[in-house]
Amino acid sequence: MDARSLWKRYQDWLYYHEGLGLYLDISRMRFDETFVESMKPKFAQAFEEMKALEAGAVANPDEGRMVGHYWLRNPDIAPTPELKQEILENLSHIEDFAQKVHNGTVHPPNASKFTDILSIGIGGSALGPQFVSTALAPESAPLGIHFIDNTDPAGIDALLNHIKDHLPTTLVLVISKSGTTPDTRNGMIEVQKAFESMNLNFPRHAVAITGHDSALEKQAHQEGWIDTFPMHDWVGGRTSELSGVGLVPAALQGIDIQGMLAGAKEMDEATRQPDLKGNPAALLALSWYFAGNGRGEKDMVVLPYKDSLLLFSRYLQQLVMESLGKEKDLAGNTVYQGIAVYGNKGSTDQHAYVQQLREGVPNFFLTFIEVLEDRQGHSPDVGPGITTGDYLLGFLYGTREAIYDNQRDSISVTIPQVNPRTVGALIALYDRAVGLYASLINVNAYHQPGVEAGKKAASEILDLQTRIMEVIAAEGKPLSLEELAQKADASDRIEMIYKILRHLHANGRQVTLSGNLAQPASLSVSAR
Ligand SMILES: O=P(O)(O)OC[C@H]1O[C@](O)(CO)[C@@H](O)[C@@H]1O
Repeated sequence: MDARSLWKRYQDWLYYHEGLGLYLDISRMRFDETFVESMKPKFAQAFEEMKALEAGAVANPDEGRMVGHYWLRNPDIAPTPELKQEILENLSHIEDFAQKVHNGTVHPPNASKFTDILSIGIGGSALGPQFVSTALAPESAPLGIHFIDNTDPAGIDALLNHIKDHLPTTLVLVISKSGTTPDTRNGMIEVQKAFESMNLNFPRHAVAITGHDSALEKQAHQEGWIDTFPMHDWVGGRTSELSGVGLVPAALQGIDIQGMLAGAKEMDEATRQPDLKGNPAALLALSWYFAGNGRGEKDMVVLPYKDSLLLFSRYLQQLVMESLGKEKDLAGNTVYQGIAVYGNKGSTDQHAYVQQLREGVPNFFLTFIEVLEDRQGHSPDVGPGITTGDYLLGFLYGTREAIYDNQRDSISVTIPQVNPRTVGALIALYDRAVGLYASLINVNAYHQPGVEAGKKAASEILDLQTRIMEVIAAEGKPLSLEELAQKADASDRIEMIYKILRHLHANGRQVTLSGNLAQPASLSVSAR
C-alpha cells in the first residue's frame, strides 16, 4: 500500500476516546473489508454475551461464578442492590484504612507510623499491584512497597535483608483470593518468622486481602490481624487490580484510586458499545483474531515506550494467557487456544530481540504503547532542536515502519500521559478485549484448570518427598534408588525420587547421596 492509501487507512480506522485522550490505531493490521464483514456476526454474539455477563450471568460456568470486575468501576451496574452496597462499603473501607495508616491512627506497636508495605502474593495477587506501583507510585510516596511474589528462598532472603531495618514499621499485606496458594503461604510463614526473630508482633503488622471464609481470613481473625479486606468470588485474580487486591496497596502508596476507577469506568462505557468500529476493545479483539486466524497462530509482543509502563506487558501476559490459553472450548471440543504474550519496553528491546521481529520468523504482531507526554518539565536538547523524547518517538515509529515494510503487523495505543485515569483505562481496555476475544473463540476466559493441574502435581511431589524420607529414616542403612523407590511403593516415580534427593543433598538436608553423580542409577542414599 502506498503512503497516501496508508494515511487514508490510518484515518479510516483511527479510534479516539475524547475524554481519555486515548488513540487506538489498527491500520497496520492488514485485514480487509471482507474479513471485517465475516466477523460481524461473531461480534454481535460477543456483545450479547458481554451484556449478559455484566448483568450477572454465570459467565464462568465451570466454577459456577458470576464475573463482576466491571461492577467495581461502576457499582450502579451491579446486578443487585446488596452487591452495589458491598462494593461501595469496601471502597470506603479501603480509603478510610489508607487514611488511618497515613495519619498514624493505624500504626505499628512500637512506632508512630508505618513506613513500608510488604506485599505477599502471586499471579493476579501481585502482577497488578506491581504494575500499578511502577507506573504510578509518587516520588515521595507515604509508604514504599516491596513484593514477595515467589517461594524462592534466596529471593525472600534478599528482600528481607533489604528491608530488615524497616521491619518494625512495615505493614504486611497478604493477598490471596483462595487463601491457600502455597507460594503465598510460604512467603507469609517466612515473613512471620522474620518478625518473630526480631521480637515483633506479626499480627499487629498484618492485613489480609482474601476470599470470604478462606483459611487466610480465618487465620487473620483468629490471630487478631490489623484488618481484612474481601476478595469477592465474582472477581478473578487476573482482573482484580481494581478490587481490594490492587486498591489497598495503591491507596497506601498515595495513588489516586478514584482516578484509576474513573478511567476504567470511562473505558468500560466505551467498550460496552455494540459497534465494532466505535469500540476500542472490539478493535483489539478483531486485530488479534485476524493476526492469529482465531487460533493464536501469532504471538502478541507488547512494547510500551515508557519505563513506567514496563510491567504492563508482564501484567498482560497473565491476563491474556491465563484467560485464553485453554485446551477445551465451551462446547467441550479440544481447541488448544491462546495467544502468547511477551514484551518488555521500547526502545530498550530494539537492542535485544527486535532484530528478529524485523527480519526473522514472522510469528508475531506488535502492540506499541506510546505516551505523548515525555516528562514533567523541560527537556534539554541532545541535538539541535532534538530531545531524548523525540528519539523515543523516532524509535517507536521507525520500528513500526520497518516491520510493516517487511509485512509484519502492528497495533498502536497512544495515551496522553501515564496517570491514574489512563492506567485504569488501559486495564479496562484489555479486560474487555480479552472477554470479547474469548467469546469469539468460545472459551471460558475466567477459569484456569491447567494451573490447578500443576498445583496438584506439585503437591504430589511433596507427598512423595515425605514418603521417601520416612522410608530412609526407617531403613537406617544405605539404599539404592531402585530399592528406595520399591519400598516407597513408587517405582514409577524413580526419576522424581532422584531429583528430590539431589535437591535435599545439595542443601545439606537429611540425606547423603553417594556414588557416581553422572550415573544416577549407581547412587545410594542414606540418612545424614
Ligand atoms: O490469589 P490466589 O488465590 O493466591 O491465586 C493467585 C494466582 O494463582 C492462580 O489461581 C493460578 O496461578 C491465578 O489465577 C491467581 O491469580
